[in-house]
Amino acid sequence: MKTVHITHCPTISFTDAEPCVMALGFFDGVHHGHRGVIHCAKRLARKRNVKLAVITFFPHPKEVLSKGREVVEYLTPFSKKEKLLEQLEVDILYVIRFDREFARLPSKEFVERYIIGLQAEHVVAGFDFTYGYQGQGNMSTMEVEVKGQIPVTTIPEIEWEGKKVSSTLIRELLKAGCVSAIPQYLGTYYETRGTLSKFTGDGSQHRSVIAEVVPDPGYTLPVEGSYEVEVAYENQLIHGIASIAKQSNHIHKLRIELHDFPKSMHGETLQMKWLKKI
Ligand SMILES: Cc1cc2nc3c(=O)[nH]c(=O)nc-3n(C[C@H](O)[C@H](O)[C@H](O)COP(=O)(O)O)c2cc1C
Ligand SMILES: Nc1ncnc2c1ncn2[C@@H]1O[C@H](COP(=O)(O)OP(=O)(O)OP(=O)(O)O)[C@@H](O)[C@H]1O
Repeated sequence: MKTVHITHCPTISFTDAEPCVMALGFFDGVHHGHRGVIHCAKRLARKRNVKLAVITFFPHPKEVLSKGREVVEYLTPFSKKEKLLEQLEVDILYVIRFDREFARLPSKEFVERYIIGLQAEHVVAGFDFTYGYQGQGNMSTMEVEVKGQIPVTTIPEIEWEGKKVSSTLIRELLKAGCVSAIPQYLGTYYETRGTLSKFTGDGSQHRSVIAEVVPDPGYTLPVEGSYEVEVAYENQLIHGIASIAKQSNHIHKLRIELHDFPKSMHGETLQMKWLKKI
């Protein structure tokens, strides 16, 4: 997958874009709803024998438009979103820097400069995708603004047990500690990364050690409490009990008691899957 970072300017144009089917959206978490959009775009791209492209934005519009007053609790940092989209066989990821100047771009101009300008031959987004100044563009205006030049496919609402699958819902489940319900929406257990800061115990007596971990930024930890986790560390999968304690507003202390563990830890990075609240 090729990632192309774009900063908007009033005269922007693209001379070396490749014909593509384009999927649109922020895609935090890359959940089942997002996958529905991207799978549809992929099928259309393969049929036409053109690239599968995604247009996304960074940072989140809410973060920029609230001038930092609203903190967006991302499910995935950008680097993880990039990996997940690559696994879905996206060929080109266009990342438009969401700044205040870009936010003022009228919807019609977004379609002309970016969708048509980046050579989309077909555009796909979900039923609630919005774009353009004040989010005034939607999938009905898109039909008009592409002026019949490009077919538009709108993915109907993908839901689970009567609820729209959404990044917001997954954030709410994390806030409520309901991590075991997340796979129904996300497709997998919620996963975060962190760096080992301290390691105690040699694993000899009870074969368990305590790892203190600094969570990587760009993820959202579940609410304070104790959780069953599966930790991936240097090609091993280890079960453990993680406890999260809040230190200050956005700083959390994360300790993991790991069972069946080697006598020492050398690597720095851990990945943990959040299985169940205890
Ligand atoms: C050109 C452009 C301008 C936008 N301007 C605004 C804006 O003024 N206010 C706003 O709340 N969102 C604005 N947005 C954000 C969209 O409403 C929407 O959040 C974004 O396109 C991501 O769509 P999604 O949340 O459906 O994935 C803009 C988006 C685009 C592409
Ligand atoms: N459940 C869903 N069914 C169909 N399309 C969806 C669904 N969820 C998101 N999409 C589409 O996927 C793209 C990315 O959406 P977006 O990033 O806004 O997801 P979201 O889960 O709705 O986010 P948030 O909850 O933060 O508003 C958009 O085109 C959107 O319309």
